[in-house]
Amino acid sequence: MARLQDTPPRGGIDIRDLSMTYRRGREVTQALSACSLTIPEGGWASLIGASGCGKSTLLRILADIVQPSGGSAMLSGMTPAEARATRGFALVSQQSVLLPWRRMLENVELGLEVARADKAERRKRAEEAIELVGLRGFERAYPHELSGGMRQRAAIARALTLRPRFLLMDEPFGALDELTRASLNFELLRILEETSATLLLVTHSIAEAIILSDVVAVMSPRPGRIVHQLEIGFGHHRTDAMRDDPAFAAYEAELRHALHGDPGVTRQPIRQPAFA
Ligand SMILES: Nc1ncnc2c1ncn2[C@@H]1O[C@H](COP(=O)(O)OP(=O)(O)OP(=O)(O)O)[C@@H](O)[C@H]1O
Repeated sequence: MARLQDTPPRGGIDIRDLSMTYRRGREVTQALSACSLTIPEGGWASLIGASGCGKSTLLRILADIVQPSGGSAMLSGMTPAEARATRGFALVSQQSVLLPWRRMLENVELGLEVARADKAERRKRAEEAIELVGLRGFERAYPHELSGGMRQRAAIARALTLRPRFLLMDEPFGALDELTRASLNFELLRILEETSATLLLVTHSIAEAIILSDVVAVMSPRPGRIVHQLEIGFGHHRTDAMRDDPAFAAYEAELRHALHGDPGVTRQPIRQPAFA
């Protein structure tokens, strides 16, 4: 099982001493300070933390949307700009937009269209990705004819057409109801296993973080840095039954305490999950 390590293999995400200060006029906001995190290639990590602690900022730096004020963020030994140029990552967020005037299939093809892939390749990869997210049969539907969960799956399919080695997800299921969210969690796990992508997920849900991660990283309030990391020992073949495992409740408790900044939250003795 992939785990966080002090020195990751070259293929992973390597964030060192990252800092980020936003300036707007005379207003200065320090969003990140001395933030470090490593995720090995193929690993699954989640980031949790109070609202405004800098989680999205961290993802936006990795996705080359904003430049950090200091420190470094590398993906497979590449800077975010280099990784963007080689289409090494894809970003999916709660606000991922489907163009209302394009059918689902055409929306899924959009990422490759922007990347100027040829038409046959675009269609082939889009159809593969649509199959992977379970949307076959809805290719000709317009976004308003799809449910919220289906639209989000289409956004994930669009990201997958780029065959990213890194999937950066910012609250991708935040707007969905509990049942849809749970089923998409398990679909995402299946997709991750099939594609071997490395996942960095921002979520407000402790349970979702546990279900989808090898490691859950807890950020301090702003300026955000990683103050706690918890390894989740469920292996990579997960089922809904993990929620009933006593280890799940122990993980939840530890993360809740870490989020509340309880002093002395260190690794508590957690019994190995029954089906790790
Ligand atoms: N473009 C920007 N300009 C100025 N300040 C910003 C900008 N983007 C974010 N911030 C500020 O940086 C801080 C961190 O924001 P960020 O969105 O990274 O937090 P977050 O942990 O993702 O929050 P949430 O969980 O509420 O989505 C916040 O105080 C926010 O107001």
